[in-house]
Amino acid sequence: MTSTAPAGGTPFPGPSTGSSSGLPTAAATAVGLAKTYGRGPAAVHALRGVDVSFSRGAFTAIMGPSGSGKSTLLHLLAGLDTATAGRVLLGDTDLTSLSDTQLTLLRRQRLGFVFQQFNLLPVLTAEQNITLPLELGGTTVDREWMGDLVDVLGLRERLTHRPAELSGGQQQRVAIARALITKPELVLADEPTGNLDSRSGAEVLEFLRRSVRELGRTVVMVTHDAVAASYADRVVLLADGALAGEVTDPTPEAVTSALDALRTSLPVAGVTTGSIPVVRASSGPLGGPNSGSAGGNGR
Ligand SMILES: Nc1ncnc2c1ncn2[C@@H]1O[C@H](COP(=O)(O)OP(=O)(O)OP(=O)(O)O)[C@@H](O)[C@H]1O
Repeated sequence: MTSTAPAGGTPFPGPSTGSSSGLPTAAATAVGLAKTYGRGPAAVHALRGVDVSFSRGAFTAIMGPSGSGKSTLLHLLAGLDTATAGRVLLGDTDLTSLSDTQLTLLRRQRLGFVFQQFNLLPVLTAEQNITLPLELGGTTVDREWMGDLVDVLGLRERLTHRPAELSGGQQQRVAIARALITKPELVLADEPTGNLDSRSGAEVLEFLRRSVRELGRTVVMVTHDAVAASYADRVVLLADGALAGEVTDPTPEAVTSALDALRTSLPVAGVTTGSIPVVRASSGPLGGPNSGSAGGNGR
């Protein structure tokens, strides 16, 4: 067991108490964020100065063509890679100012991760997998929170099962519970439905959305799937390492047409800010999760 206290006993600067809730409104912020891989003629500019913030208590999807910088942005938000320029803030904490040890502890204490591969430990039961981050942090299980998670995620009957005895969708729900068990300020999800059939994928997306609406979490998810993105409150679009627009209250149709416009460099319906097309999606009768249909749709 390790202690939850950061190395050297110095606590992380926590979020500021400037707002009425005692927390900054942005769960995470990128400021002029740039990442270049390699040097000279071989340099790849994966991010070219991105300014974006992710509101606390919201579900945001990041979309864009292949190679547009989505994973790079997610990794920098997670403190898993270092920026070439710019800053990443988790609440008010500047990740770019932290040591590797501090980053490791920050990830354990303040972030949750959900991956395409569920990354569960096969020898542990579902319950042991869920509580593993607490074991690693030397923290006791908040049984009430555990119960809430297990109920919301429909896992109560599955807690003694090992991953091999669970369906893909159930395994991903265990992974979501594991990501949420520490009550992280921010949950980062990288293609969480990429390995699931459409029904299990819809369930997982619905749970991610409920974790935001009912459990007060903040989720940022990278996805290639317009229907998956339509479960979010907002879609941030990247193209060629730069912010290329956003869709609020997204429907699958609005997301698809925004992506099509990006790929063909056509102007997008909506308001244009500089070179960035900003699309305001209708929450009208388009049938996506954000148009008010219950329980999510197929993918
Ligand atoms: N470790 C690396 N070394 C060199 N180039 C990299 C590295 N990681 C990413 N890149 C390049 O940076 C650019 C952005 O990559 P990134 O993986 O962030 O894009 P993405 O939008 O997530 O792509 P995809 O949708 O295909 O997963 C790409 O051109 C990619 O080839």
